[in-house]
Amino acid sequence: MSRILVFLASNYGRSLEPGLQIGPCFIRTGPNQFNPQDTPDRQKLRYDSPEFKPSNISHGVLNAPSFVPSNLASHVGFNSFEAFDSPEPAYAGYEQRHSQYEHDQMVSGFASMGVSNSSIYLPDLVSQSLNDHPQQMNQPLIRLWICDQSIKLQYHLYNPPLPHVSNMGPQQKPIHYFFMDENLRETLQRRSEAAQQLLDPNAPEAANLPSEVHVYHSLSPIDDKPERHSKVFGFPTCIYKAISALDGKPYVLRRIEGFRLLTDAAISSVEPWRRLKHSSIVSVREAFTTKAFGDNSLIFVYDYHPLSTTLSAKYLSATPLRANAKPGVPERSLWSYIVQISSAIKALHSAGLAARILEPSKILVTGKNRVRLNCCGIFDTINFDGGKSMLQFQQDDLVNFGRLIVALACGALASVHNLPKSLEHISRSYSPDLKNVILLLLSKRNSYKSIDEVLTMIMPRVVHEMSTAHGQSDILESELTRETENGRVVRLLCKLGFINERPEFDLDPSWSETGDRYLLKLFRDYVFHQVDELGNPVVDVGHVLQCLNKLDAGVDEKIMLMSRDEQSCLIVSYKDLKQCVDTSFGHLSRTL
Ligand SMILES: Nc1ncnc2c1ncn2[C@@H]1O[C@H](COP(=O)(O)OP(=O)(O)OP(=O)(O)O)[C@@H](O)[C@H]1O
Repeated sequence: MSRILVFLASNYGRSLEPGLQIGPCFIRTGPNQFNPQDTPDRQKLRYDSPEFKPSNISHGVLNAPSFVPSNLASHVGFNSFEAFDSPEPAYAGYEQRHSQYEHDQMVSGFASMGVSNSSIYLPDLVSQSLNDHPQQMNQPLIRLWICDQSIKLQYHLYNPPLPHVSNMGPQQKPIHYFFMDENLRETLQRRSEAAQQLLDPNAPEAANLPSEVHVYHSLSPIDDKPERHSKVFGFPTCIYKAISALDGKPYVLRRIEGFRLLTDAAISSVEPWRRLKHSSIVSVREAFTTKAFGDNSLIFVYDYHPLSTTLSAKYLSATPLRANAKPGVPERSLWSYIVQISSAIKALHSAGLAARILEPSKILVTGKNRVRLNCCGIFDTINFDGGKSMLQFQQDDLVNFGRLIVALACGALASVHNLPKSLEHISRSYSPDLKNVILLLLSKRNSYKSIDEVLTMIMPRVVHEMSTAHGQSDILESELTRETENGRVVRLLCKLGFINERPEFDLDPSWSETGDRYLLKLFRDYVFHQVDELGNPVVDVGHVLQCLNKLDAGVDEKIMLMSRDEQSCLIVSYKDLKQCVDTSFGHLSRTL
């Protein structure tokens, strides 16, 4: 029998430690990429090392002779992962015999497995490798670095491709091609980190906080500024991030301190806000009173938008002097904000509500050019009037909206006090239609104005915003597509995990040692337990994903599986193996 080694990871000494996760990934452009000095101690791989002491491993297994099936991984069918000394560059060979789709599918499957925890060490590896082994440049092999869970994601290591590796042939793809956009990944990662962050129980702030308020626990203050007397509400306010015991999600609790509710109807005015869902309004969850803080507090609960800021913090200068004002919001962003806020006002006015709080410190910036009206519903409760003045409040919303635009365009809140000068500045710096919108919003007239008039006036901007939003949604959808392979491969792995080596069937030869299960057991060795010619374990996710993707697709390609004692050898197609998985898993499901 010919021994064709599937040589994948020469000198690749990364250890398999407990608590493994998929870590940094890179394209292999040549062998011997790693400095052995860098690799963690091989001792960690041993069953008796301090790091790895599985309690349920059987004595027989511990004493078993080590398994070195050097010829286990033989190929009958063609495979893109060929020996390094193959006369023909492996990538070129692969290209002749496999569709680009198949390759992409395999690699993107791998890429998506790495996405959530990966950092890329591509530049060093590639540059060193291309110098050392220029002939390996075309090899498509992709590796995954297994790293310890305790290592934090290093954002700065996640570099875009360098010029000398981005100038590739049409059949080659840089590794970033297969990953979610790195900026998007970093943003999502940072947000999720912020959402998970909890207050250190020993921190001084924690001492004065109740352990729970209504159904919320793990309170941590969001705003750490000492001035708690809100200029907007006229009461001392605090805001906290807290976790709901009902759904485990983080929310924002806005506490109005020392507020005594005079009538229950006041708090029920939050109901219509609870029903209102709009992409440019921070959703109101509920409102309640509590004595958990040792006083009478009124609490409003809102959706939590991690790492958000406010229009005021982002664009407005603290000082009222024009000389110190910030330059004002760039026109494109300003129109985007105007369209989003108009749409929010339209929704809430149509629901018979009024924002009553259109001011820059109460408009959250939750993403790039994404704004949301914050703190809705508070004034309806603390200045409760039973909705008598709603029409007037809606008119006030339009005036406040006009003032907001002036402040944003001039970069200072105080600019609304000198309107002629501010409008002069706006005429100079922005398109004429911005001034027209402001004049419409601020003008005094006897009849009521409606947000519909504003929407009619800004229609071309609305259309532009809509097309930009659709474009952005297309981009995000394509990012999502890159991640879809994740679920497919994980489901397949779950099935194999359920089938292989079930302890309750350990002594049942009909389960593992015959037929379908036996093939899958050997296939598991073929996929995961490859060794190189020196007997070192091969840890190569590229190979694993290629096998799993072929198994999932049930292709006709045949592989040779070998028993551990090397006494039997089976030639089987992925199609047959897929059938084995389906039958075995079906059998398992039926016994449940
Ligand atoms: N729903 C929310 N989700 C996430 N963060 C929020 C949310 N609401 C507010 N924040 C954060 O809390 C910070 C403070 O908000 P707040 O409304 O208290 O603004 P402020 O400038 O402190 O105004 P005030 O003068 O009323 O205290 C904001 O900058 C924002 O980052």
